[in-house]
Formats: sequence, C-alpha cells, structure tokens
Amino acid sequence: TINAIQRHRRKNLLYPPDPKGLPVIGNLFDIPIEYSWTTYAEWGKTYGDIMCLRLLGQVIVVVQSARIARDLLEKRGNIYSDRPLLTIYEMYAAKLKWVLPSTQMSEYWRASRRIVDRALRPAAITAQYQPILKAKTHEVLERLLSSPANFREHIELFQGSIIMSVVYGYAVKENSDNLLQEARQFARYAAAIAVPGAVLVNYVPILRFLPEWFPGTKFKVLARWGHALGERVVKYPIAFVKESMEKGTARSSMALEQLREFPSAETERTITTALGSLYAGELHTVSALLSFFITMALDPSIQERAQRELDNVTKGARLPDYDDRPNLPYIDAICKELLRWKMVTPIGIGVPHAASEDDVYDGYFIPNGEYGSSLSSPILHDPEIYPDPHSFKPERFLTSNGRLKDDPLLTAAFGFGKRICPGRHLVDSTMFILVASVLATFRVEKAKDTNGHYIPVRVMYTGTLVSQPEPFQCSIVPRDQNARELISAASFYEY
Ligand code: HEM
Repeated sequence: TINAIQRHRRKNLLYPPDPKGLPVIGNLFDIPIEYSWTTYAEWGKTYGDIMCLRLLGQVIVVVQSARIARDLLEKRGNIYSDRPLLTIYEMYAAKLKWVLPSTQMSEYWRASRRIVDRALRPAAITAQYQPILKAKTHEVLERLLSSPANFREHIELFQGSIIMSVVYGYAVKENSDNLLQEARQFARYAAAIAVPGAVLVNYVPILRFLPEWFPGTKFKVLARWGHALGERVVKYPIAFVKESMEKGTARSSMALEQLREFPSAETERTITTALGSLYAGELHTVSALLSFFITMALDPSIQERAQRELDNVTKGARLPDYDDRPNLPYIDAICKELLRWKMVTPIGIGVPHAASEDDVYDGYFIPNGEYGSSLSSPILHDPEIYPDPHSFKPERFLTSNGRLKDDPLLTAAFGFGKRICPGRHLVDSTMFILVASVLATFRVEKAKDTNGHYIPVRVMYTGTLVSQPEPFQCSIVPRDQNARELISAASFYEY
C-alpha cells in the first residue's frame, strides 16, 4: 500500500546524529541515571540541538533548543504529546496506567486533563484557593518564627498541606500525617521509575514475565509495592471527601466540586485517579521554594531591593496580599528567576514525550513511539537569551523602567504543548505569596558557626528527575518587632 511505501521511504531517511553506542544495548551505559542533563549538554556540543540515543533497539530523540521544542511539541502537538509506554505500569493488571504525567494518549488522558485543567483554572485559584494559600503562608511564617532551623520541613509541610487542602479539603497539620506521607512516597516512586534508562523492564518488556524469585527481578517487588501504594493514595482521600459530603462537613475543594458536578460512578474513578495524580507537583514546588532560601542567603542585595519594594507598598502595616501584585514586579521577577536558575526538571521537559506516528523533522526521521525529551536546561541556560545564565538575576525579567517583562520562553520550565504542566497557575500563586510574605517579615542570611563565622551556603542539587537542593543551612530571623507582631496578628486567619 501507499502507506507502506511511504514508511519504507521514510525509513531510508537518517535518524538524528547519535554518539556511537555498543551493539544491541546501544547507549544504555552512556546515559547516567543522575545529572544526565550535564552529559546531554556535552553531547549537544558535538551532535547539535537535535540528536538521538539508542537504547536496546529504541531510539530516544533529545532536543536542546526552544525553537525545535516549540516546532515539535506545540506546532506538531498532535504527534508529540504521547508518552513512552512504561512497562512497569502495565504489570499487575495494568493498575497504574492512570498516573497522569506518565499516561499514554487515550480517552482517559483527555478526560483526566479536562478534570485537572478545570480544577486548576486561574479563576478557581483566585476565587477559591488563594485564601487557602494565604492561610498556609501564615502558618509557615509562624513556624519559621518558632523553629527557623527546620525551614525545610516547614516548606514541605506548606506545599503538601496546600495540595491536600485544595484538592481534597483535607487539613494536614503535621508532616507525619499518614495520607500525606503515603502521597509523598508515591510521588517519589512515580518520579523515580520514569527516569529514562532507570528501570530495565521499561526497555526489555519481556522481563516482566520472569518470576519474582528470579535473580535481578527486584523491579517486580517494587512494582507490586508501588501499585498497592498508588491505589491507597488515590482512594483514601476521595473516601474522606465523600464521607465529609455525607456529614455535611466537606470544605471547598477540587474533589468536592467535581464529585458534585459529575456524580456518576463512571466519572468517579476518573476523578479519583486524575486528582490523585496531582500530588506529583509537591516535589517540584518544594524545590523552587528551597532555592528561594538559598538565593536570598547568597546575595543580600536582592533581598534588600525586594524589601524596599514591599515596604513601599505595605508601609510595614500589614502583610502583602495578592492585590499588591501589580506593584511588586521585583517579587514576581524573583519568582520567575527561581524557575529558571536551577530548574526543577532539567532532564526532559519533565517526563519524556513520545511520537504517536512516524515523522520527519529537518530531514531527520523520528519513528512512531520513539520521541524522547526536550531538555529545559539548555533552553533556560542559553547565554544568548539569558546572559550569565548561572547567576541569579531577577532583573533579567524587568524592563529598564522596572516593569515586568513578558518572557514566553520561561514556559520551558513547565513544558510545551498539550502536556504542559496543569499546576502552573497554582505554582504561580503559591510562590508569589510565600516569597512576598517571607521577605516582608524575615531576613534570610548565611548561618553562623559557634565562632560567629558565616557558613558558606551549600548549593548542591540532586541529580534526579525532579532536582531538589541537598541539605543546606541558612539563618532566618524576623526583620524587627513589627514583623513579629504582623505574624502573630495574621495567625487569626485559620484554614
Ligand atoms: C515549580 C513547580 C512545578 C514545575 C516546575 C512543574 C513542571 C512540570 C513539567 C516540566 C511537566 C511535564 C510537561 C511536559 O511533559 O511537557 C509537568 C507535568 C505535570 N505537572 Fe507540573 N510542575 C510543577 C508543579 C506542579 C503542581 C503543583 C502540580 C499539581 C497541582 C503539577 C501537576 C502536574 C501534572 C499532573 C503533570 C502531567 C501532565 C500531563 O502529562 O498531561 N505540577 N510539570
């Protein structure tokens, strides 16, 4: 047929350039599981902005420029919005095919995206969820006041409790909360098994049929454990919402809104799993917020400029609010630079994409099912677009007269096209209020040792799919007595 002939012709086209790998296994041992983006960047210098890697017969196309990422993921979004099949999700009765960031193009994905895009729409965030974000921010300020050294735990609790509140109306008070802990564990599991090259069975699917006692099949135990955990993580919070609805105590939440609007048993499973996938965003936002403390401790002049801007607006008489945002462009610029400087998902634009049909780009053949990743790090660290890219400079997002600049490239932090992060508007509101409120009330500095000498801030990030700062120290002290009073007064605001 014509199709077969076209296919054959296309197959005569070249694949993008690749580093020579070993026979059969290809580049399997060349791709590091950790910090792979630095290796990709090195390869990019030799092989160009579009290259490919071979992994046990599969081809992973790696794109390192915004132009090509846009061409493929936006302009040809109908082809490049699929995900590679993760065999580990297919095991044990395919129960984990629902995890939204990894799910393949299907009616389920479309229905789930409709649910989460609607739940996370900007209007709902402004009207229903910004009050929750403010209440959670006030809780963090109080915690930072009483135990500043535990800032990391406070930020984790802040973000974890935001997701549980906005998604389920479930109030989390401590990091030890069981629902929160299991959701976290599952988010880490899902992020770890999606790393390209990390789990062999994803590349050699036949291994799934080996029995669990067979040597080297730890992935089977991992898969079984992950599936059971995944089921609990989506089911229990929805059960909580339904019970609260029956008792009449349900708080405003995405789950409540969706269950009320679409009350059939058929939609309930999709609502359950689509909303259950949102916890994935916790690790990401925590990473960006921890980078905030690092950057403030590294460069006091940024903090001072931000505090002058804030004091000008609030006169120190109250905490900043969302209405102040148009008058706080430097705060917004800090938030944007936090997403660019040490991006949260430097490998792949998050999770790899896959092509749902054969395609040809720039004369190169990209086979069905085998598109790989567009990397955000070369895009957001391109020195031509962001001069001195490894320095933290919020002013790059401001015009010469101090207004916020529109930067259409920053979307690379959240992906392009149909798979773009649905949580980005929530992230935007969360980062703004936390950054503005902490700067209004605290001074973040380098910590001091027992002799009063400053301890250098440790700027080390994990090499995982979601890259987070490794443990570091900083000192967080109230700016003055007025700041302490503002925090105590605000604590009346409860959620
Ligand atoms: C700083 C914070 C965040 C960053 C940098 C971030 C980044 C990303 C990226 C790069 C992707 C992949 C896009 C692609 O494949 O092209 C993604 C997907 C996703 N994100 Fe986020 N994210 C953040 C926070 C969140 C939050 C808070 C939520 C939930 C409330 C969330 C939910 C999701 C979901 C469900 C997907 C999968 C979408 C799909 O495959 O259709 N993210 N995110």
